[in-house]
Amino acid sequence: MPGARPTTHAAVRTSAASIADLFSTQRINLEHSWRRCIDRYGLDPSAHQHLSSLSRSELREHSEPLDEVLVLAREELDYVYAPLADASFGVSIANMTGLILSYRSPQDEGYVSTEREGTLWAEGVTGTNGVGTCVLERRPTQVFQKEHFFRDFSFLSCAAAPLLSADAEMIGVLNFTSGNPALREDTFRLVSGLAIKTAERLSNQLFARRFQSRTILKARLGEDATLLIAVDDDQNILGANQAARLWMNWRDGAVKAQSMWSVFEVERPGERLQSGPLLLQREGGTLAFEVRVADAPRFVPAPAVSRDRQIAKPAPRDATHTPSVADCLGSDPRLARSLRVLTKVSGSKLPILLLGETGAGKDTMARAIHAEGSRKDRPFVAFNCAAVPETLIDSELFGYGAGAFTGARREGNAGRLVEADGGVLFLDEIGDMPLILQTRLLRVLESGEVSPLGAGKTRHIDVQVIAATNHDLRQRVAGGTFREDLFHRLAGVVIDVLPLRERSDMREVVDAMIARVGSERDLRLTDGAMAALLAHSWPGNMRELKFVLQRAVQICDDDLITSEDLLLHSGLSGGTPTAIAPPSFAADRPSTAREAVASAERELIEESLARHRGEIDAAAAALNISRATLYRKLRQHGLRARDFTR
Ligand SMILES: Nc1ncnc2c1ncn2[C@@H]1O[C@H](COP(=O)(O)OP(=O)(O)OP(=O)(O)O)[C@@H](O)[C@H]1O
Repeated sequence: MPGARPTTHAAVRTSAASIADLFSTQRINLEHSWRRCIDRYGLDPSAHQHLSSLSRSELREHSEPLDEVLVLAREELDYVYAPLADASFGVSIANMTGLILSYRSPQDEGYVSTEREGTLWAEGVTGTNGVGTCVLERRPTQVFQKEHFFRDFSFLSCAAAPLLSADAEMIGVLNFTSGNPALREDTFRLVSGLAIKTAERLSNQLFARRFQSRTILKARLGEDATLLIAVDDDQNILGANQAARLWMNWRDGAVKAQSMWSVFEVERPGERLQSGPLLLQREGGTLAFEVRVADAPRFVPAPAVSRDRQIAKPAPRDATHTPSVADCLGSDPRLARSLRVLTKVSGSKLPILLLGETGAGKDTMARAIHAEGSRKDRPFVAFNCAAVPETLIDSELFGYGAGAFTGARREGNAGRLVEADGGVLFLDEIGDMPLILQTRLLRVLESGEVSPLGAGKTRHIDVQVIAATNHDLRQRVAGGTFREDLFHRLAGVVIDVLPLRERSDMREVVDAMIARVGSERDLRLTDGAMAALLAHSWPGNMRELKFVLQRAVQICDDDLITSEDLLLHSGLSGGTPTAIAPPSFAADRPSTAREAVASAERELIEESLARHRGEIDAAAAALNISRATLYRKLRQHGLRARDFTR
C-alpha cells in the first residue's frame, strides 16, 4: 500500500503572508499537493484508495490538543448548522496528524460516512484532500471533487481551515465536507467562507478563554479579521492572536515580553487602561480597539444555547423527515414485540436501552421514541459519551457551579442531565463511559438527584433515559469494564436494533429509503440492483444503505437505478469488485492507520522540539498538550529533548 510511507509535516510550513490570506477563499494551488503525493509519497492517482481508521479508544490518545476545541465547537457550530444543512455539508474536526476526532452533520442527509471519527486523512496516505492538505499548507484549503488525488474520493468537496491555539500555533483543522456529487461550485465557495470564519471564531474563543483573567484589546480590521491582544496590569503584551501578530509584523512564534507602548502610539502612553474604546496607532495607521479590562463583562458573546438543543447530533430540519418508531422497526417479526413494548413505555420514566451495530438506527429510534411519547414537548438532549473527552464528561453531564475549577465557565454549566429535566436524555455510546462516571451516573439515576460540582446544592430531576451502544454490553459487564448494576438500571426495556443483513424485511427497508432519498422523483430499481442490495453484507447498516442510495440517485439515468449505479464493494458474481469501491466502508486497516498516525505524531513532536530548542514547556505549549503528555510521548517515540538543544 503506497500510503504506508510516513507523512512529512516539518518540511512544509507555508506561513500565511498577510491577514487577507487568512480569510481568503481563493483556492490554493493544489498542484503542489499533487506533486507531493507523487514525488514524496509515491502515491498513484489511478490506484484505488481505502480509508484507514483508528478505534475510538485509540482516538482518545490523540485528542488532548483539541479537548477544549471539541467542547467549544459543540456550541459554536449551532450558528452554522442551518446554512450547512441547506448545502448538505457535515463538519469534522481533525488533529495535526489528519485524524478525524469528531464529526457531526447538521441533519441526517448531510452525513458523509468517510468523515467518521477515527478516519485518517493524512495527505501522505489519502492524497490531496481538505484536512491533510490543510495540515501541510497551514492555510484555508478547498478541495472540490475531482481535485482529490484519488478518484475514490472525487465525490467529496472539502473546505478546511486551520484551528489555532491561544499561542497562534496550528493545532487542528475544521473541515466542512459534502458528499453530494451534484454540489455547485458557487455554493461550495460560500461554505468555504463559512468554514474559515467558524475556525477563526473557535480559535479566538480559545484565546479569550486562555486570557480571561487578563485585559484584552479587540479590534476589527476591515470585513475580515478580529485582532486580539492580551496585556498584563503593567501593559506588557502577554499574547496576540494570529491576525494581531500579522498586523504587528511579528513573524516568529514567541511573544516577547514587551510593553504595548513599544508597539503602539497613543497620545497619552502609560495611562491605566479602562474598559471601553481606545484608538491605537501603528506605523501611521490608526485602529479602533475595544478594551475589556479583566473582570469587566465579557465582550466575547457566549453562543446562544437553547434549552433543548441537540448536543450530539442536531435534529433534522424538517421534522416530517424523522421516521416513526414503526418505520424504524419495520415489519421484521422479531421486532413486533419491541414495538408493542415501546408504545407502552415511551414517555414513562422507564429507561430504554438500544443495542445495535453502528449505523443501525439507534439515534434515529431514540428521537422517534421521544417524538411520539408524552415528553415530546419537553427537551430531547443527546450526549455522546465517546465524542466528549473523558476529562470533560463529568462536568458536561453533571454540570458545575460558577467558578468550580480553573477554566470553568464563569456562569457555571447546568449539565445535560439538568437540561433534559422533564424530557429525554439520550446517552449515546454508553459502553464507552469511563467506570468512575458510571458510578456517578448510577447514583443520579437511583436517587433522581444531581449535585453539580461546586454548586453546593442538589437538584431533583425527572428524565427518561434512553441509552445506546454498539458494544456488547453484557460482555463488557463480564470483562469488568461496565458496571453490572448500571447495566440493569439502564435496561428497563432492551431493544435489539437489528443489523440490516439480519432483517427479514430488507426489501421494504430499501423501498422506504429510496422514497426518502429520492424525494419527489419516481425512482425504480432494476431486479439486478435489488438483488445486489439484498446480497450485500451492509457493515455500515442504515447509514451505508442511505449513502449508497443517495449516491445512486445522483448517478442513475432516467430514474432507473441499476446495480452499476450502486457502486457496491463486491458484486454478485463471485464477489468481483466493481469500478469504484465505496471508500467509507472498505475494511479498516488499523495497523496502517496507527503507523501513519504515530509517524506523523513523531514528526510533529520533533519539529516542535527543534523549533523550541528542546525546551519542554515551549514545545508542549506549541503542541497544546501538557508537559506530562509530552514526556510520555517522548518515551513512546524513543526521543530525548536534549537532542534538540542547539
Ligand atoms: N428507519 C430509518 N429510516 C431512514 N433512515 C434511517 C432509519 N434509521 C436510520 N436511518 C439513517 O441512517 C443513518 C444512521 O442512523 P443512526 O445515526 O440513527 O444510527 P446509529 O445506530 O445511532 O449509529 P451510530 O452507532 O454510528 O451512532 C442516519 O442518517 C439515519 O437518518
